[in-house]
Amino acid sequence: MLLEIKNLNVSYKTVNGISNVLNNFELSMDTGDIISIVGESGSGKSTLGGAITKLLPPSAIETGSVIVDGKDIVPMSESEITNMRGTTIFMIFQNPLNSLNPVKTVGYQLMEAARVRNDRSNENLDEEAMERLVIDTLRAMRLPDPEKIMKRYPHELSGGQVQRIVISMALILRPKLLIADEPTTALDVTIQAQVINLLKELNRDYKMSIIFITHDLSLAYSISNRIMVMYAGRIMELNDSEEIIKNPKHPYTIALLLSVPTKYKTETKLYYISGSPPSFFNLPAGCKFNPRCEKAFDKCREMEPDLIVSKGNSRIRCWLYE
Ligand SMILES: Nc1ncnc2c1ncn2[C@@H]1O[C@H](COP(=O)(O)OP(=O)(O)OP(=O)(O)O)[C@@H](O)[C@H]1O
Repeated sequence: MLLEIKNLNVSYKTVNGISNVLNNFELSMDTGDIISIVGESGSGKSTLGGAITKLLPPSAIETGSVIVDGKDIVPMSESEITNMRGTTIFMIFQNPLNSLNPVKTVGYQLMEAARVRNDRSNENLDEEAMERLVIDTLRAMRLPDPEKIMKRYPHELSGGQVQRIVISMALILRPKLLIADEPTTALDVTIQAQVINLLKELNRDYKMSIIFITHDLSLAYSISNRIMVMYAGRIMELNDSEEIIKNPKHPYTIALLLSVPTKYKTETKLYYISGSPPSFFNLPAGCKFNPRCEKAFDKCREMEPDLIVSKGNSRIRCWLYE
């Protein structure tokens, strides 16, 4: 088991009070798994990513355990977690500039990553071999003129270029667990496809496990072997990707799938889920999706269902399946 999250609670202390985003959250992941986390904005996807990388903002209050590669990172000090960053866990943020140092050149930072990988893996590459590795990686990311790009500072590059630099850093570090939060949103579709293929190759060749956070169910389907659908900080459905797409069970998953534009729907209006996700300060009683659910009945408004384990890898939180 590479990742085991047990009884995790994450709240934010704000001027309006405390909002409890993750509540007794549980998840486990084997080495080599690729799990996508999908859900609307504000469902807690980034909070979960932050908890797994110990990069939550200072206003967050966290209890429970997040065991990564056999070690619980929740009680760890900054220096302990620093030893795990890079080669055990690495996060690609929505805003790629957060991952880079603004006062160091891109080349300096990528060479640092290559050195960290080299030291921790005893690969014994010399400086020249490491530089070749960096340049080859930038080229694989289709960044023109890698030698010139290495001399630049992050602010001298476009958003899409910076994102590809951060993804290159992940490719060089080859962490055991990569958390990628909307990593391809700023990229055009052909480069997006290339990035997805490179991540899949790393998964295949080095058994790198990936948690892929996205709004895009088609993208989730193309990269991951499992998909987790999140709503109001809860797992609503978790299953093999194939099953989620071809045989969705939770009304929220079904609604998300109906909202995906496809070539078959050009004639008709695109479906959208009416209403909006609830505020964590004012969660509805019962199932958190019930006010927007077309299938809701009395019980759904009164009691929250547990996440139940049904056949195989399937987990679902819905009274229709109790
Ligand atoms: N630093 C913070 N302080 C207070 N509340 C926060 C903070 N970060 C996130 N939240 C709240 O936590 C909830 C979940 O946010 P989170 O960013 O985890 O969701 P998300 O699913 O990743 O959304 P998006 O897709 O928009 O990134 C939201 O209600 C958000 O307002």
